[in-house]
Order: sequence, then C-alpha cells, then structure tokens
Amino acid sequence: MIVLFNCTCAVPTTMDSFHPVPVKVNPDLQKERDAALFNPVELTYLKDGGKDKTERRRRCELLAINDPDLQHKDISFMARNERYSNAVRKAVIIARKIKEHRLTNMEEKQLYISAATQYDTYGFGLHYGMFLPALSAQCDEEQRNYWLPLAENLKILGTYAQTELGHGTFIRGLETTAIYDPKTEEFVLHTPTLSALKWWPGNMGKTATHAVVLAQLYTNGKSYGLHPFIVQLRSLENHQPLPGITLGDIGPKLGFHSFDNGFLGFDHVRIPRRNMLMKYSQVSPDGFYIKPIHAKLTYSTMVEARVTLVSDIAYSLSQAVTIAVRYSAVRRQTEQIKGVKEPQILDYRTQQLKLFPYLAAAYAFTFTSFVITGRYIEVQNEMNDGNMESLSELHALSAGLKAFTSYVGNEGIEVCRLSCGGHGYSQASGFPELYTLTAPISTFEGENTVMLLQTARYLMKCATTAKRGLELPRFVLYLSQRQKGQCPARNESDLLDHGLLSDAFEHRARRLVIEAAQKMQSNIGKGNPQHVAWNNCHMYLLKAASAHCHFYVVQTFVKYINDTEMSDAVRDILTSLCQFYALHGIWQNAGDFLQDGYMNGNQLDMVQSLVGKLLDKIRINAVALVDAFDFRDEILCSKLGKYDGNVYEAMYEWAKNSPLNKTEVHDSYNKYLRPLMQSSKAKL
Ligand SMILES: CC/C=C\C/C=C\C/C=C\C/C=C/C(=O)SCCNC(=O)CCNC(=O)[C@H](O)C(C)(C)COP(=O)(O)OP(=O)(O)OC[C@H]1O[C@@H](n2cnc3c(N)ncnc32)[C@H](O)[C@@H]1OP(=O)(O)O
Ligand SMILES: Cc1cc2nc3c(=O)[nH]c(=O)nc-3n(C[C@H](O)[C@H](O)[C@H](O)COP(=O)(O)OP(=O)(O)OC[C@H]3O[C@@H](n4cnc5c(N)ncnc54)[C@H](O)[C@@H]3O)c2cc1C
Repeated sequence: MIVLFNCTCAVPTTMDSFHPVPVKVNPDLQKERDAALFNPVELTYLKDGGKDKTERRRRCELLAINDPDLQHKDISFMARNERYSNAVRKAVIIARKIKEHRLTNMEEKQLYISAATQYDTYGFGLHYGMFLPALSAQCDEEQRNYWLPLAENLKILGTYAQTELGHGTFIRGLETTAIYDPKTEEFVLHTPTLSALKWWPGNMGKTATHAVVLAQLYTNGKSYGLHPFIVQLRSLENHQPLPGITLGDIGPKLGFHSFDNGFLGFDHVRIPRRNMLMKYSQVSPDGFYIKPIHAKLTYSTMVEARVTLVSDIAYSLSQAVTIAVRYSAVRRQTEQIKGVKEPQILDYRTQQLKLFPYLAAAYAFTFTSFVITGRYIEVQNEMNDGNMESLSELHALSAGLKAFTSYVGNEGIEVCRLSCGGHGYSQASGFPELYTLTAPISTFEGENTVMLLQTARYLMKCATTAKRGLELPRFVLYLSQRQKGQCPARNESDLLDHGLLSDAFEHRARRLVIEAAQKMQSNIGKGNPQHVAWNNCHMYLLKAASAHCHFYVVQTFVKYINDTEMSDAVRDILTSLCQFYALHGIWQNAGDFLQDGYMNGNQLDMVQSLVGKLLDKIRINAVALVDAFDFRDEILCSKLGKYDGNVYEAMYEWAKNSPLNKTEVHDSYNKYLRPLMQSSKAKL
C-alpha cells in the first residue's frame, strides 16, 4: 500500500509507515514521494525478508528508541571520557533491557542493540562480536559449559586479543608465547618484546575482564603455532589488572572515540592448562600435543566476523545514501533561468552520477550479504559434522567480499558526504561518525589488500585445477568454462539484458584470473622463487580478485531479482538499479572490457549512453528507494537526512546546543581576547 501524504500537512493513511507523523514535510521531498513509481514499503518488506520481519524489526527498534533510560545528549557534544562512560552506561542498560524485554532471539538482540547504540559503538562490541563467537567456536564441550554461561550472563566481559604492536596481518609471526609447564599443568603467557604487546583489541583498554588471547604454543620444547587461550586480565572484585598483566588504552583514534582499544602485556602469567581452547587441538596433562583436523581452524572467528562485515557495510552505505539523496532533494542551488527557483541539486547529472552508483551498490551489497550469510551457515553446519571441505572456499569468499564491499562502501560514504557540500562536513550531517565508524573496516579483520590477495591465492589454485579439468566449487565453476568470444550486444536494448551483463563480468573475471595465473607461471618460469613471483604479480592478482568479487556481486543481484517474488513495480525499479550497477561498473572499468576486445568502442558508447538514460529512471524513484531502507531519524542521526526534510530548522536547533553556545561570552574572551584588544599595543 502506498503511504499517501497531504502536501503540507503530512498524515500517513496507512499503518505501514514507520515514521512518526511529521507536522510538515518539506514540499520538495513530498513531491519526490508522490512521484515515485513503486511503493517503498514493499521493498522494505523484501529487504527485511517479509512483512513480519519488518514489523518485528520496527518493534525492536522502537523499544530502544522510546526508552527514556537510553536517552542522552548528542555524542558530537561529548568529550572522549564522557563518550566512553556513556557507551558503558548504555551497554549495561541494554543488557538489562534485553532481559526485561525477553529478546532471546539473536537477530532481535542485534536489532535492539543497533537501535540503542544509534551511531555510536557498542560498549560490549568485542564481547558479543568476537569474544563470545571465539568461545563458541573454539571451546570443547566442557569448556563451553563453563565459559559460555559466564560470558552470556556478563559475569565476565571479554575481548579478542590477537594483534600486536609489531604484528597485525602476518599472524604466524605473533610473538606472545604460551609455554606449557607439565609440572604444574599450566601455560605461562609472556610478552617477550615491546613489539609483542597486544595492541588494538577493542574494549580491552578499560572494560574487559577476560580475553581470548592468540599466542604461540610451545610444549615439550616444540613450537606448534598460534592457539587461542582464555585469560583473566582484571580482578572480578575491583577491576585492577591481575599480577603480571599490564593494561591500558591506546589513545584517541580517527574515530571509535567511545571505544577503549587497548594494549596488553604479560610477564610470565600462569593460566591453567584447560584455559587453552581445546575444541580443535589439545595439550594433554603431560604435554602431548594433538593437532586440529584443519590447520586454519584457529582463524575461524575472523571468517565469521568478515561475513558479518559485508552486512555492516551494506547497512552503513544505505545510511549514507539515505542522507545524501534526501538532502539533495531539499537542497536547491544555482539559478538556471533568471527569476526561476534554483533547481534541486538532485537534478544535476553530476549529483546523480555521484549518488546513484552507491545507491545501487547499497542494494547490491544488501543482497550479497544475504547470500554470503546463507553460505556461512551452510559451511558452519558442514564443519560441525566434521566436514572441512568448504572452509577454504568460505575463507576466499568472505575475505574478498569484505575487502571489495568495504572499499566501495568507504568511498561511497565519502562521496555522499562531499555531495552534501559544506553541511556534509558538519557533525550534524551524521557523516563524520558514519565515515569514521566504517573507515577501519578496510583495515580490521584483515587489511583489504591482504584479504584480496588471499582470494587471489585461492583463485590461482582454482585456475590450475580448472586447467587440469578437475571439479571446482560452484562459485568458481566459471573458471573451468571457455571464454565466450565477443560481447554479442548489437544495440542498447541488448545491453540491458541481465544475462548479457552478468556474462560480461564473468568474462572479465575469468580473463583476469587466467592472466594473473599466466603471469605467475611465467615469473616462476624465469627462475623467480614463488614469493618473488607473487610480489611481482601483485597488480594482476589484486585485479583478478577484485574482478571476481565484482562478478559475484553482479551475479548475485541478477539472481536475486530472478529468483524473488515481487510486484511488477518493484521488479521494474530493481531491474533498472541492477542494470545501472552493472553498466556503471563496465563504464568505470572500461579498459578491462576493451583490453582483450571483448567489447568494442561502439558498445562502450552504448554503455555510456545507457548509464545516462538510467539516471532518469532512478532519479524519479531515488527518494522512495532510500525511504525503503526504512531508517528512523533516531537511527540515522542526521539533520540532513531527516525524513521530513526540514533540514535548516533542524540544523539551527542542533547548533544551538553546541557547548560553545552555553554562555554568550566565552571565558577565553576575558582570558585572552580582552587583554589583547585592550592593551596599548593593540590600539589602531
Ligand atoms: C566484526 C566485529 C563485530 C563487532 C565488534 C564491533 C566493533 C569492533 C571493531 C573491530 C573488531 C576488530 C577485530 C580484529 O581486527 S581481530 C584481528 C583480525 N586480524 C586479521 O584479520 C589478521 C589478518 N591475517 C590473516 O588472516 C592471516 O595471517 C593471513 C590469512 C593473511 C595469512 O595467514 P597465514 O600466513 O597463516 O596463511 P598463508 O600462509 O597466507 O596461507 C596458508 C593457507 O591458509 C589458508 N587460510 C588463511 N586464512 C584462512 C582462514 N581464515 N580460513 C581458512 N583458510 C585460511 C590460506 O588460504 C592458505 O591456503 P592454501 O593456499 O590452501 O595453502
Ligand atoms: C578500529 C580497529 C579495531 C581493531 N580491533 C582489533 C581487535 O579487537 N582485536 C585485534 O586483535 N585486533 C584489532 N585491530 C587490529 C587489526 O586487525 C589490524 O590492524 C589489521 O589486521 C591490519 O593489520 P596491520 O595493522 O598489521 O596492518 P599491516 O599489515 O601493517 O598493513 C600495512 C600495509 O602493509 C600492507 N601489507 C601487509 N602485508 C602485506 C602482504 N603480505 N602483501 C601485500 N601487502 C601487505 C597492507 O596492504 C597495508 O597497506 C583493530 C584495528 C582497528 C583499526
């Protein structure tokens, strides 16, 4: 059902609308909503997985938003100490309320937490995001029974301590040691050098009482590589660091101001043998080591986190385009015809070219996140049955997609900010927090270049497997198929065909993967050792991995539209969005499609012309497309992206709250300005 508004006094005529009834909607925004060719609520239901799920999400969000205990002044006006304290206060309230509201389902808990934290970090982010998942994945039965209830009931608060001052990417090189002492049946944890200090773990600086610590295991004088240990860091009585443990906050960062990322050092700290997490590998009381069924099972917490991050990026990018598109509909700039109202900036082609690729990407990544989450669950189930066959595939897929989507997401958020001109730079826009919260996703859980190289490593193996005529997993099956010659498009209408567009990305990915494999072979053929050849081929490998991920996203978008039931109106707009995503991708990477003659100049001209034409189709639906993300103002936290479009009123009200406006004359006047201006030297 369409939500109809009266132009000046907006009254929703159905209960489908999630937004409180605004007194007055900005007429430009209203005009956009009235002109849309589909019902955004329908798309909201689709994105959420059904009307029931949308309603459940809205209920969870409202529980948090309407709770007086969770209200506070805007975090933009808080100093770091206050922000940290506020985040902890809220985390504690959230934990209590989750129980009170009986939110037992994981999805509901997450929805509630995300609405309650708004655009700040969650004070127990690492506890829930990595500590609990690490315990769940790495504890054996007995350990689970002991540790999980403590962690789930917040009797202990945890973090995930892997990265060190000198080592982040190359985790085989971590220096923290865990040496087994069979005499006392204990491990001795030690930080042998400054570079071995654990550095970065979130919530470790001031909050956590425990950590899953990744350390090099030694037993019977032999090294067995990285293993997880649960270690108590602080007293459960008075929160003081335990003997032998040095802890602290690493200081202010680009963002994450409410987060206490920390450092940690061990001075021969003893922990019981059973504090090694023993689901996959064990050390017996006499020091005998039993190895895991797959060497990389210790890394599984990171795989799970990377999968989650694809959804997080889709969510953040959706927020950014919501702010920028709504603002672009209400902002008017530069008179075109004397005496005629300045146009909405959304009418400028350049503005559309800035925003619509990211609007399309936000949808593409949302659908991609559904598929990768589904695949993660499947593989997890297989692994629980002892079948580790698909772990490498999942690692390659999650590492690549985390990198590909976060590159685009970070870039998109910045472009959206720029598209809002000066106001985009104000904290009132929401962009500074959104950007700085999302920016480190390119770095944490595996630095993006490194992650794409991991995907490339897998693809190189697959290229060899394909060459030998052996079977490949489904998502790389295309590597064993022959190239299809030239792009068959003869006219613009051919180029709108989803199958043809998907084929073009498939062709590009296969060519670049095969090319990278050939470059590797020829480098090795010239007598270079593997690692030198690898380094020499980085530029080909990175391009191959990125093209593979790009193809995966295009293919997923196409498949989603083909396989999902939806109204004709929604199908029509998603089809245009998908065409635009693919065609814009071809246009932006034209060289790749021209390089081997797959496309010709004439076809590229048509691609460019279609990109221009599709702008119009998206333009008319742009506001409805962002409305369909269904972000309440309280969650978007942006004065530019408000649902009612009353931007200037909101900005003025917000600015009045700036702490500098508390007094008419600031202290510094009496301290500095007055003496300067009233001194004899300052006289003109
Ligand atoms: C999401 C959090 C939620 C909420 C919290 C809220 C806010 C908090 C914000 C941030 C939290 C951030 C946390 C962190 O950042 S934790 C630290 C993350 N650190 C990393 O991700 C380190 C990245 N480095 C690595 O993963 C590895 O060192 C790397 C893969 C780069 C290399 O490993 P290694 O040297 O051991 O491997 P290779 O020799 O290159 O390859 C050997 C072999 O292993 C395969 N492999 C590698 N990784 C995996 C894996 N995870 N699973 C399966 N297989 C893996 C690799 O492909 C090779 O296979 P083969 O080619 O067959 O030999
Ligand atoms: C906000 C934030 C929160 C974090 N939270 C946690 C946490 O809770 N727990 C935790 O353990 N860690 C955490 N980290 C640490 C994070 O996981 C690491 O910073 C990340 O894995 C990158 O490692 P690095 O810093 O060593 O980067 P580096 O590896 O030093 O990267 C620097 C440069 O070197 C390049 N490079 C490195 N290796 C290669 C290679 N093999 N080939 C080509 N190029 C290469 C990279 O591409 C990059 O350009 C956090 C970091 C941040 C920023």
